[in-house]
Amino acid sequence: MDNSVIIGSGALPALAELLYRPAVSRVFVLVDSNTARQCLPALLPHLPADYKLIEIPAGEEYKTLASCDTVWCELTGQHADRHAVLVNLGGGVVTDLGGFAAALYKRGIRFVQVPTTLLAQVDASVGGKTGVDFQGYKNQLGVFQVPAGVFIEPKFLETLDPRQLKSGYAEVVKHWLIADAEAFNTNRRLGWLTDDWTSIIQESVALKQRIVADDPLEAGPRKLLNFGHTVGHAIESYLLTQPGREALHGEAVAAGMVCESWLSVQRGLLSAEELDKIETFVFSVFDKLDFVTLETNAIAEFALQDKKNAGATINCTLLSGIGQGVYDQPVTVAEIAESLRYYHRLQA
Ligand SMILES: NC(=O)c1ccc[n+]([C@@H]2O[C@H](COP(=O)([O-])OP(=O)(O)OC[C@H]3O[C@@H](n4cnc5c(N)ncnc54)[C@H](O)[C@@H]3O)[C@@H](O)[C@H]2O)c1
Ligand SMILES: O=C(O)C(=O)C[C@@H](O)[C@H](O)[C@H](O)COP(=O)(O)O
Ligand SMILES: [Zn+2]
Repeated sequence: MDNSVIIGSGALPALAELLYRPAVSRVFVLVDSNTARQCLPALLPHLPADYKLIEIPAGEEYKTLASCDTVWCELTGQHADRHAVLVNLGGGVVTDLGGFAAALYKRGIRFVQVPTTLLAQVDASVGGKTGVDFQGYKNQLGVFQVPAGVFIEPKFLETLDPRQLKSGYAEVVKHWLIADAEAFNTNRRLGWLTDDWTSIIQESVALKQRIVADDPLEAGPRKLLNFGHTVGHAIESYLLTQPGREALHGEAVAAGMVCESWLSVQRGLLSAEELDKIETFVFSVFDKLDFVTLETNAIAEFALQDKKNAGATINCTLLSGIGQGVYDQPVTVAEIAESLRYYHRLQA
């Protein structure tokens, strides 16, 4: 098997070709409660008749070890051997969790990603980061493990809620901000809705693959892909503790990109004019997130668990221009809280 990414109408037939190889003993398909209904029917013609389904509940709150337990119990109960393949059919929760569960089962069985949200198609399914949340911290447990293949069928997006589509678009904007000024400038003029998601997916995947190829284990330049996430994960984690106020991953990253762009201006890395362009575009797509000034210190504290930190130093990825990320920029909890207060004061 190779670890290629196939995008378009050939993706599911190519997956079938892989699954029917003699080296594959059994096929397991991981879905969540939504992808079981909305996406599995399109996959069925490409699966061997004796595949086994494993289902977890939908949503970030189920990206846990308890859901991995469900996967491991099923694999064990069905006597899955090391030649089994796990097909992860879903958004980033399913692809992250399924990759992690597969990597640990009997020290590792092969898995393939069949991403069904825009976010998972442009970002989560590519690059080999897998994991689950733990004690309220995002992706606190995880491994780098490359899938045996990534099969992207953009038609899956037809049933996706527009709020989820926007969430995925945040990661596309992130890719432009760290590495493609021209695409950022073109698309901010065109607006976010398009009838050609395939091209957006192809370009985003190619950009991410280039960065990951240079630094698969995130020792250096891969940290660029974490732009917006030091603050974004802090917001997402905090709001997950507030029932009814949860933000989607991309929504939190969009807010995080505004905060981290503001921090970039404070460092003298980015101009006020560039910050204005970023804010204008972000708020043309995303509503402002709901938190108040009183909560900003508690939110900022979550950054103390960020994976890019070194000891007590919080290392953030900032921008030295539109299309140009810079990693390992130390920031403090107080500065993050200040950036959240800046965000809160903005008129969306
Ligand atoms: N590994 C990485 O590099 C990476 C990158 C970015 C994000 N992530 C992770 O990805 C997760 C977010 O992923 P997400 O935004 O895909 O969320 P998600 O997996 O929760 O999916 C969003 C919702 O859409 C539903 N859904 C999925 N596909 C559908 C379809 N085609 N039609 C209708 N409904 C569908 C899901 O059931 C869910 O309710 C976060 O946990 C984030 O940390 C990982
Ligand atoms: O692939 C990467 O590298 C990324 O950072 C992509 C991010 O969009 C993604 O949210 C990732 O899961 C964040 O990783 P983490 O190491 O901050 O948990
Ligand atoms: Zn992300």
